[in-house]
Amino acid sequence: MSFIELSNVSLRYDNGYLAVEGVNLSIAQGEFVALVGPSGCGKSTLLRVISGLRPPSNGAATVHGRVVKGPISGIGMAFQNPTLMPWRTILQNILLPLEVSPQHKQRYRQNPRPYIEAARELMASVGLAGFEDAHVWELSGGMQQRASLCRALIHQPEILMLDEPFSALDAFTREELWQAMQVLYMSRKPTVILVTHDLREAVYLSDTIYTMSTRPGRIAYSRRIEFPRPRGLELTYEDAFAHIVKELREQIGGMRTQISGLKGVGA
Ligand SMILES: Nc1ncnc2c1ncn2[C@@H]1O[C@H](COP(=O)(O)OP(=O)(O)OP(=O)(O)O)[C@@H](O)[C@H]1O
Repeated sequence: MSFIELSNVSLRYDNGYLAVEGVNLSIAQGEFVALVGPSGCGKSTLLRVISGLRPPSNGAATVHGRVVKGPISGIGMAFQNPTLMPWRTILQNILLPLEVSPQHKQRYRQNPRPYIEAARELMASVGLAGFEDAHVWELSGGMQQRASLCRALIHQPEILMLDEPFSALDAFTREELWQAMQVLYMSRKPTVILVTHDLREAVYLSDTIYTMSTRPGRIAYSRRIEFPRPRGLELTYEDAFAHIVKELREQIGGMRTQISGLKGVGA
């Protein structure tokens, strides 16, 4: 039984550009899915359709059996830029979604203590214990992104959308963040949709990877990843892991060749 379903979804932006066409996707509750593909193939567009920020021009998105007709609640999001507020402490930043979440804001206002406890626990689970009262400028980029993941999860969303959250980090920090993400995922089991250009990241973190082709964006290929969790970083040096990364790279490379071939004949 799928939790998130896209049925024949197409989206044409107001300027007439057909960003995605005929997308069918079925995501189970608690599944960790990655969307990969060339720049501009419509990955972020699909996140907007699922979250209800953009209605599809054709087809429908369904979440929990209900057709998405506008912005839906129960979503946590993290982006490339952590966007923490500099005048708030890290703990206050992480608690921020509770001030606006329709399900939580009243309870939070009346009795913030359990929420503060939950935030502290989240912080500890990603190695941020002791930084509750610190400010953004006192944290490295990797620590800020850890805080941004905690903020995305504080209201216990069923769906976590990650739009290239690790892409601005150096390689070592990025791998540390993969591990932090895995810890958060295993303890809470949200349904995760990760948009990334990093195929190793997709293979390390996901249950299923979808590659997309461009102009217009379509799902071109899907790949199940069966490595048991917890996955250690040493997995990324194993042949089985490298084979999957190569397979995905070839898929995407094949699409790029087709696109440049089309350009060559003036299409
Ligand atoms: N608001 C908009 N109006 C018009 N065109 C848009 C709009 N947003 C995105 N597009 C176009 O739709 C296509 C898909 O964009 P989208 O951001 O979904 O791609 P993406 O795969 O997430 O790209 P990237 O990997 O570069 O972030 C792109 O060609 C983009 O220029």
